[in-house]
Order: sequence, then C-alpha cells, then structure tokens
Amino acid sequence: MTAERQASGQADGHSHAHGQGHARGDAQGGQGGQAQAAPQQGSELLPGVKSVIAIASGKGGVGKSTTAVNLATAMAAQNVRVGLLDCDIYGPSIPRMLNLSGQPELVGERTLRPMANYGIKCMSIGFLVAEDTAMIWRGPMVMQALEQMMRDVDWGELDVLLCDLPPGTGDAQLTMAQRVPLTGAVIVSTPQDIALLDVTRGINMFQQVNVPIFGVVENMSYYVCPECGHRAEIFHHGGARETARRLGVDFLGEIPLHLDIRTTSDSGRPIVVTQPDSPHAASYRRIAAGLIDKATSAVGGAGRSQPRIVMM
Ligand SMILES: Nc1ncnc2c1ncn2[C@@H]1O[C@H](COP(=O)(O)OP(=O)(O)OP(=O)(O)O)[C@@H](O)[C@H]1O
Repeated sequence: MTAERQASGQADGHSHAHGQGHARGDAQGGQGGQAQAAPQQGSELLPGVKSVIAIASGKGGVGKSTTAVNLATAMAAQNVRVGLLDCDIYGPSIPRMLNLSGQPELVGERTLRPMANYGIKCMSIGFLVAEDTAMIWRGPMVMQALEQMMRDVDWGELDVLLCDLPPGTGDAQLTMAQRVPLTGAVIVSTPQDIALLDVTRGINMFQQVNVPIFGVVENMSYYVCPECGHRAEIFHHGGARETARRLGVDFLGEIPLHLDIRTTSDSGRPIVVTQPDSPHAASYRRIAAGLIDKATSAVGGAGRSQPRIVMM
C-alpha cells in the first residue's frame, strides 16, 4: 500500500517551534538532589530545529538506540531533515550504529559540525572520547556536555531532532527530559511484564516535566525465525499495546525480534537502509510517519513548511 501525504504550507524554514507551548514543571531533577535552573528555551539551544523527540526507555537493553537509528533513517528516506543526538553520555552507541567515527570538525571558535551518515546529522559524546573510555563525570558535567551538544553544534535547519536518552527514569534522565527542549517523547519497551512496569515509570517521568507522550513502541515484539519464518511470541507479544491503552497513550507500532535487525544495527548498516523492502523497514517507516504527524501537529503545523511523508 502506498499512501502519500504532502502537507501544504510555505517554506518558512525558520520556525522555532519546540519550547513553545509547554510550560515545564518544577520537577527537581537535580543530580544528588540539587535544584536545577529553569530549562532554556528551545530556540536558544537549538535555533533551527522545528521539533525535538526523545526516544526513551524505562530500562536498558530494550533496543532504544536501534529504534532511534532506524526511525531516523526512515525519516531521512522520506526527505525529512533529521538529526540524532546521542544523549547517552555514559554508553554512547549511536556512532557505531550509524557507522560514524572520527572527530567532528570545529567551525569557528567553539562550534562543532555534526557528523553525518545516511542523511542524518549526528552528535555524540562518543565522537569526543575513545569508545572504551569509562565516563566518570558527575551530573553537572553531564548536563553541561549535553547542553554543549545542543548549543555548540551547527545543527542547521532540521525538521526533527531525535534524542536517544540514556535508559531508565532516574535523576539524570529526569533532568535531561527537563533540559532538552522536547516536543514529545516515545517510550520503547519489550513486551514482558517487567519491562512494561518501566513504561509506566517512563511515562510518569515525562508527565512530571510536562512533555507530551507521543506513544509507545513495542520492540522485540515477537520472534521470527530467519530460516523458516516461524513466529514465536517469546516475550508475551502485545503487552506494550495493552499498557499504552491502559495508560491512555498511543501505541505507535511493533518491531519483531529478528536477527537481521541486530546484525545490521550492530554493524552500522541500519535495516531501513540496507533492506528497505523488508517488512521490518516498512514497520519503522510507518512509526516514523506517525511521529512526524504528531510532531507537526504538536508544534502547530499551520503555515510551516512540512516534511513530505510517504507511507509504505
Ligand atoms: N528488534 C530487534 N531485533 C533483534 N535485535 C535487536 C532488536 N532491537 C535491538 N536489538 C539488539 O539488541 C541489542 C540492544 O539494543 P540497543 O543497544 O538498541 O538497546 P538500548 O535499549 O539502546 O540499550 P541501552 O540500554 O544500552 O541504551 C543490540 O545488540 C541490538 O542490535
């Protein structure tokens, strides 16, 4: 099925949409209980970026970074100007997943040019420290690094900046949710009960700082044998959909547990790019299109240039 939607609108290109419309909560997201300063306006930190979407998870290892990378490539393939900010200061994995290495170029005195591959602009602390370096920064340094990766990077004009947050719902994540000028958040979960409990925590965290929940993605939803195509629901398929329904948030889609998703992701060749005709790539594209819709309406689509979405 191919449904094509081209939103009308003029080519303004300078709309600073995020940061408008959400009065952030007063959550004390401080490291070690320190009070945090009020979040900066998005337009100051990311002046050319129309919308900022957090990709988050209540617990580690559920495939959040894999999902972020494949959604970003799906958006880029649909002519959306997209960036990916790796906010996982302690365990940055995005450079490897995007097959990026080396150091970003300095432009001017203190501005870094983002690295880019597959049509995605990317910044990660992983470009600035060796991959096997243990990051032992304390909270305030992490927040400073994060702000620099927004403010001191030449992101240019972007329709969407995806932010891969560190897993979990602790102080650091809460502070990030408050400091990054988010338009909305996506929670990635696997379907088993223990992960779903963390979905609730993740949703609560964003609600505390008044960030709209765009919805939940169920990753590793079911297993498909690459040899025979047999499907097995090893993690209790459908749990995330049910949890989303119970919590009154949207369910964005499901991605199976599949060997090709792991091998392509871990080798820096995202499946959306290398196997665009696979059903998995189609699932990522569908979720990406839904997110673009949500981001566009969250920032007030009227009168803005809007990305061209092709649903496959
Ligand atoms: N749908 C999937 N099918 C198969 N493997 C997957 C899938 N999603 C993720 N993986 C694999 O699972 C592992 C963990 O994925 P990933 O690093 O994206 O998780 P994460 O939630 O970002 O982890 P962290 O908590 O460390 O940030 C990786 O090896 C990745 O390739």
